[in-house]
Amino acid sequence: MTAPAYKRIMLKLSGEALMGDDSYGINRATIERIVAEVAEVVRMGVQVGVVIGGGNIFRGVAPGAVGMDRATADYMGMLATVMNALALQDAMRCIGLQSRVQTALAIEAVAEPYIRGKAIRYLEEGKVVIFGAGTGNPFFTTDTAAALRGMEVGAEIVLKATKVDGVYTDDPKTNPDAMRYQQLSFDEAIMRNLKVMDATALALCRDQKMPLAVFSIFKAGALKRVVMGEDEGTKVYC
Ligand SMILES: Nc1ncnc2c1ncn2[C@@H]1O[C@H](COP(=O)(O)OP(=O)(O)OP(=O)(O)O)[C@@H](O)[C@H]1O
Ligand SMILES: O=c1ccn([C@@H]2O[C@H](COP(=O)(O)O)[C@@H](O)[C@H]2O)c(=O)[nH]1
Repeated sequence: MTAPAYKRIMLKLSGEALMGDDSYGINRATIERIVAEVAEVVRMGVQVGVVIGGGNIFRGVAPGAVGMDRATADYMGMLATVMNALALQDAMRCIGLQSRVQTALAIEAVAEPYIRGKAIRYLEEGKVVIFGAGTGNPFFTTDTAAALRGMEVGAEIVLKATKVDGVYTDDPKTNPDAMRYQQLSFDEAIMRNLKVMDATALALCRDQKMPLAVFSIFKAGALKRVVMGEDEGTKVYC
């Protein structure tokens, strides 16, 4: 069998995608399907870190947060990602996939704090490490957390599993004429203001020479294909 292209990956899972066809929250069938795909690459010997978003539960810049102090709204958003992290861990437990949740905000009764060395040890042991609470700082996103944690634990690539199947010339949800890139550079993504990932995360990846792949979380087998180095989604290179 061909070996995976990467030994250690940092997977950013869209919070909003966890809703499935529901209007908010976590859709059980969706989370089970995503976890099964993660389990498949873990079985191939790939070490997997996961950063989970929070858009399905709370988004700091959502209409509901209008008038709210931005930092407070962002802390609420980060707590939402911890809820998703716990749900993800539970779904992994149900299929016998070992995982640990570490959070950037201290919530001792719920999960252990983020400790880089421990996270690396867990990855080496073949456990999935789920990083909750983003970076732990307001005014950031979980995309940036994925880039940051990916660099800290020595991942070879950041994989953004999202609602669209790659990076387009414009938002494909609003512009039907948008064309998908097979690959593009970080400089081009930043210069063209392609909003599939926030600019802070893109700049961090570019500066640290961390490649990024963007693909659809809804496409069966896409995660495995990216991990095998096959042509899937969009690859953003330095
Ligand atoms: N140029 C572009 N190419 C692809 N998608 C784009 C582009 N511009 C905007 N988008 C939008 O970006 C979205 C993905 O980024 P976003 O950060 O909103 O979601 P996410 O990270 O998947 O979710 P969450 O923040 O809940 O974790 C896509 O659903 C798409 O509609
Ligand atoms: O480092 C971080 C990460 C996230 N937030 C807040 O949480 C929400 C949800 O995260 P998404 O990346 O949008 O899924 C985000 O909108 C921020 O409000 C944060 O403050 N810092």
